[in-house]
Order: sequence, then structure tokens, then C-alpha cells
Amino acid sequence: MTSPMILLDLDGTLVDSVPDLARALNQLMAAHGQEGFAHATVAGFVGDGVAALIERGFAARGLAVPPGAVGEFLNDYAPRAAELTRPFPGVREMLAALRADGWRLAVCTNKPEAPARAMLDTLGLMPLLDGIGGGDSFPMRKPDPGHLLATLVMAGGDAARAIMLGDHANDVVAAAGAGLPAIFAGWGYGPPSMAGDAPVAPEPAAVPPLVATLRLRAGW
Ligand SMILES: O=C(O)COP(=O)(O)O
Ligand SMILES: [Mg+2]
Repeated sequence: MTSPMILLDLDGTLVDSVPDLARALNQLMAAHGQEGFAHATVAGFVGDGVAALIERGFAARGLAVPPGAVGEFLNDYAPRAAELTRPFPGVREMLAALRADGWRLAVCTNKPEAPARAMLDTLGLMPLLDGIGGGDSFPMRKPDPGHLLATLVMAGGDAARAIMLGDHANDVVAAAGAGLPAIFAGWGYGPPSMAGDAPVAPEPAAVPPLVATLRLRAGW
């Protein structure tokens, strides 16, 4: 039987990536003669991938996205995605504890796979992970449950023995659609109202006991 697996959202769950996202978004806005945004505002734009981030930035200035802006952003952001980005306090310890408890771990993020992979590599988290399903790795992405299911298949997991941890309604909705229990990362960017019925972990240290409880409850 396959080991149980936890699918982990990236931005706002494993890493505080807003500083690098804000730097790159503000650089793009400036290049188009527009004022930038505070970090808290950018945090509210995160969760649906790069194209949505940029669309929300320009929409906030009453503008449509200029042609080529997504490529412009990625050329700047991708090589610099881990300059200011760090794991949230306690995340490294959480991942190590989950592995010690026998869980396999895979990232399921709406961030494109290349910058996600480069960032996790730079931050030294890759050795703790069994796979990465990026926002462009499959034809669908969160909140489509297919993104979670495809990531599970790719990483050697099993949808009958898996849990999703994320900080956005997209994570909770995708988990429900895939039939997986979800945990809401209360330390992330999403407001608590996004948790829906999912239990909220107030800090990473709360996750290992919570997944153990969910697993017992699910009977596997
Ligand atoms: O890139 C985004 O907007 C969101 O990424 P996430 O799915 O890791 O939160
Ligand atoms: Mg997130």
C-alpha cells in the first residue's frame, strides 16, 4: 500500500513569497508608468497564479493587462523568486516532523512549476518533497480538483489516503472536489473566511497532530 501523502500549497502556506512577488509586480507596474502596491495589497492578489496576480494589479489601476506583461514579469521574477522569500517560521520543522511520521509530501501550487522548483531548491526544501505539481504542469489548476489528483498520481500518492494543506479557498474547494480532507493554513495570506468547513491550523506546529487526527477519523 502507498504511504499516505500530504499535498502542500506553496505561496502563503510553505513560504512567505510576497516580498519577491511584490518587488517584481511593482517593477512591472513602474515599467508601465504605474504606481506600485504595499505588500499587504499584493498578498490579497496571490492565489490564482501569475496571470491573475498581474491582472489584479492592472485592474486596481483601472487598466487592462498590457500585451506581453506576463512574460515580462516571469523573465524578471523567475530567476529572483527566492531572493527575499523564506519558509514561514516552523515550516521546515513541520515538514521534517511529517516525514518522520511516515507521510510523503508533494507541493501543489498555482505558481508556474519552474520558479516553484527553483525557489524550493534554493531554500533547501526539495529533499523533503516527493514531487511538485505547478500551475502549468497539467491542463488544469486549483480550484480544479484535477490539479490535486494529477499531482498525487505524479508524486506516487493515492487519492484515498491524502490530505491537502493550503491558505486559500482554491485549496479547500479543490480538496472537497477531489474528496480529500483539507486543513487551512491560518498563518497564510487567505482570510479565515476562506477556510469554509476545513479545520484551521494556527501555526505549522499544529499540523502534524491535526493530520494524525484526520487520518484516524478517515479510518486509514
Ligand atoms: O502563485 C499564486 O498565485 C498562488 O500560488 P499557491 O497556489 O502556491 O498559493
Ligand atoms: Mg497559497
